[in-house]
Amino acid sequence: MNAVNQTDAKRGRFITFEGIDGAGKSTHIGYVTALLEAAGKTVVSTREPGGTPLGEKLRDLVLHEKMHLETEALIMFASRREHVAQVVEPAIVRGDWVLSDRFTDASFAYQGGGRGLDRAKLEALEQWVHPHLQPDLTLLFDVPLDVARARLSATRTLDKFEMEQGEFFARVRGEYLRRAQASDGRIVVIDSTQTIDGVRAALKAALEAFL
Ligand SMILES: Nc1ncnc2c1ncn2[C@@H]1O[C@H](COP(=O)(O)OP(=O)(O)O)[C@@H](O)[C@H]1O
Ligand SMILES: Cc1cn([C@H]2C[C@H](O)[C@@H](COP(=O)(O)OP(=O)(O)O)O2)c(=O)[nH]c1=O
Repeated sequence: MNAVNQTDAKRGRFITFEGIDGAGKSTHIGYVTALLEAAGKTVVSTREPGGTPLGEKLRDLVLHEKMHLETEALIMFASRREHVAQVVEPAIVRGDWVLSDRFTDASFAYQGGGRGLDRAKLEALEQWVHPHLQPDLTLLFDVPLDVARARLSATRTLDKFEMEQGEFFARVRGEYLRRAQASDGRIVVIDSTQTIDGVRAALKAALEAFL
């Protein structure tokens, strides 16, 4: 059972994209949206942190201001609370398919793996903010750090996270992969070192198995 405890086939689905900065997530949002629409789904494309007017204000703060790592985690979940209440759950109830560029796996990967915040605290926030909602499918775009770094072109002004050093992203990537291993198939690892067409073929296969 998910989110809104609907069992009928009309319930929408919740799909999330994850991966370290520069993995190639944003590049494929449009492609996956088109695949889902071709399959007759109404897609709500969104992102975290953000996804609501308040969430976008919190996004600007948390991506650019220095702060205590617990403050950072709390702001991510505050933005998420608004996002789940205003966007994600209403869409699923309507029967729409939500495609979110990041969700709670990113909190475990970045605040937990990257910053070292106690996993139990993140689990407590997860249970408080969305006890009955988990993505139905998470597509984890996986690349080695040097590939991601090379892709974060100079033209893109780096945010607070993107300015972190390699060790940080090694921990973030490691936590993503650990969660994928433990996810019982909910998190599907996509080798994003392939060409864009190669990644699209992998995405199509993952979605066809899911649809
Ligand atoms: N498979 C790929 N091969 C080569 N370049 C890629 C690939 N996927 C994405 N890119 C490029 O890498 C950069 C970062 O991609 P982006 O989708 O913004 O990453 P993310 O959203 O994961 O941070 C972009 O310039 C994009 O064009
Ligand atoms: C959702 C979420 C994101 N983040 C981080 C990951 C990213 O570095 C950043 C969001 O930026 P990102 O998703 O990469 O957007 P853009 O493609 O515009 O850079 O926030 C967390 O640390 N914790 C979270 O819970």
